[in-house]
Amino acid sequence: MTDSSTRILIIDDERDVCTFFSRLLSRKGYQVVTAASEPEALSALEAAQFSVALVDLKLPDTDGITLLEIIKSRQPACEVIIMTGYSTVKTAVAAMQLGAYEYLEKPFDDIDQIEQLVGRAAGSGASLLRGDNSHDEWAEVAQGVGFRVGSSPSMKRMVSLAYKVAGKDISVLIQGKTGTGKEVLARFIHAASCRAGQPFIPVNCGALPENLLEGELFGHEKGAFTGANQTRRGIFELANNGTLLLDEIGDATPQIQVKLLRVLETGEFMRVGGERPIRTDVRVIAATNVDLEQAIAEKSFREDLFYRLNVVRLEIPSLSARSEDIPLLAEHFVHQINRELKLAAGTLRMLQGYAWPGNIRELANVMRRAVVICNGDTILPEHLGGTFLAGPTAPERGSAAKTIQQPDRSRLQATLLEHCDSAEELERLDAEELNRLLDSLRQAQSNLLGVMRKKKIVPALHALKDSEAETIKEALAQYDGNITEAARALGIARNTLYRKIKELGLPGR
Ligand SMILES: Nc1ncnc2c1ncn2[C@@H]1O[C@H](COP(=O)(O)OP(=O)(O)OP(=O)(O)O)[C@@H](O)[C@H]1O
Repeated sequence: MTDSSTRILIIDDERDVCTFFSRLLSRKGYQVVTAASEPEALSALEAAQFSVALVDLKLPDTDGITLLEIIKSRQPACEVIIMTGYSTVKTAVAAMQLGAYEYLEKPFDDIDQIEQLVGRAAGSGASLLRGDNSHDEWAEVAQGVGFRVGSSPSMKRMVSLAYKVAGKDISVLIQGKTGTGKEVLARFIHAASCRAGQPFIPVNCGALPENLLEGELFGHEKGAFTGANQTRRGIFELANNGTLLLDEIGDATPQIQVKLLRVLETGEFMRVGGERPIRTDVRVIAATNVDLEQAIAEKSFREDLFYRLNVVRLEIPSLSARSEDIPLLAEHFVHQINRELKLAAGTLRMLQGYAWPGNIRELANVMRRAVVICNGDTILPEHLGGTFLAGPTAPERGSAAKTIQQPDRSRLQATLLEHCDSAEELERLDAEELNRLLDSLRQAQSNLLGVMRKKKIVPALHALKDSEAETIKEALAQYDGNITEAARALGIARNTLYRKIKELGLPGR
């Protein structure tokens, strides 16, 4: 039985809702107080301390967000659960961003779920009252997928929200600069959801030409086009009951956008060349490093698709905006290879003073290389490498960088072709600089294709084909010919990669 001193406040103008919760929660041993309006809620808050408040989003004299603010200002330890209908889920999620514990969707048909939710909220409220907020309920799941969260408040708030919405079947849009960990966050959401035992499939919407991506997503029927010798299932079928990550969604072409919208609206799609709709139950997470609102204004992204994808928006801060997390992350990447190695204080200072244009991916690369270079038991600043030492510093330190690593993309792209034109110049760059250059070239290609799409210019096929072959060759070289790893990096299925290697006549293993 629950501690009878645990008080719950129900605020709803519908008498039936108040009666329902009073009965349900009193039976569980809670003390329940009900209020049908703002004045009644205020006097209840004057009279007693509550552990949990269940608040309707729409009331005749006020709204749930206003009540949330009132409750949190008067009783910060009281956890607020917002009650909402399907059409107002977005507002309920916004309430969670403002400090609500969770939301509960009407109609209330899962009694167990309600009891568990109130129980968890009451436990959390009691910890807050004791001043103990050291327990992060998401910590175990994060550890399970190798997701290091750190201690910066912005990141912790975001992950806490991600954990709570993971359990709801709503679309999530992840926004963040390159290498900030969008895919890791998506894996975390999948692992925290009830789909955890089912497939998680990432697909990069910018990596493949439109017709290949369409086949990849929706599959094709036998005979749909020359060479389609057998029916093939697409990712929407393979990910059934699981989660699909649409990475770089901003690069999806208008035709792909229309098809994605249709699946999200109806839960149905057709294979290429197919005549029969196929049902799928897939939770979609989309990720982007471009500003989709701007893309909508420029008419390169559909507003209706954005609306569907953006039920919850999670923004991952850039690494330089959470420099307090750099030591933990740096140690994480070092310990993945060698648990004995320590990091000198000077090294940590250097790492925290750098601007990290490539974010966590770049940090991981720098630390992995440092482990290889270091031959003692401590990683010293010199192990971070010459390029790093001359690299862009965080804004407060100023920069004297002369190598090609400013985060300023436009300047970088202006000098890009100049650098690539001279083999001599390229020879002088080290692996990290070359990788950055390659990154910028890809970005330039993506921008270029975007503009061509907008202008309805069809790129010469041989150009795409070459770049596709090059991309695949690079991925294979990067992962020593390991098909599974290379396919993962490209965001395509292993079988597709095998097929492409064959089609493009590339040397495979
Ligand atoms: N919080 C984190 N904890 C541990 N590893 C992380 C974290 N964030 C990112 N990484 C690592 O950094 C690398 C890049 O992460 P990820 O691919 O998720 O970034 P991304 O934002 O999806 O990149 P892109 O924009 O290029 O698609 C991966 O190796 C990933 O494992």
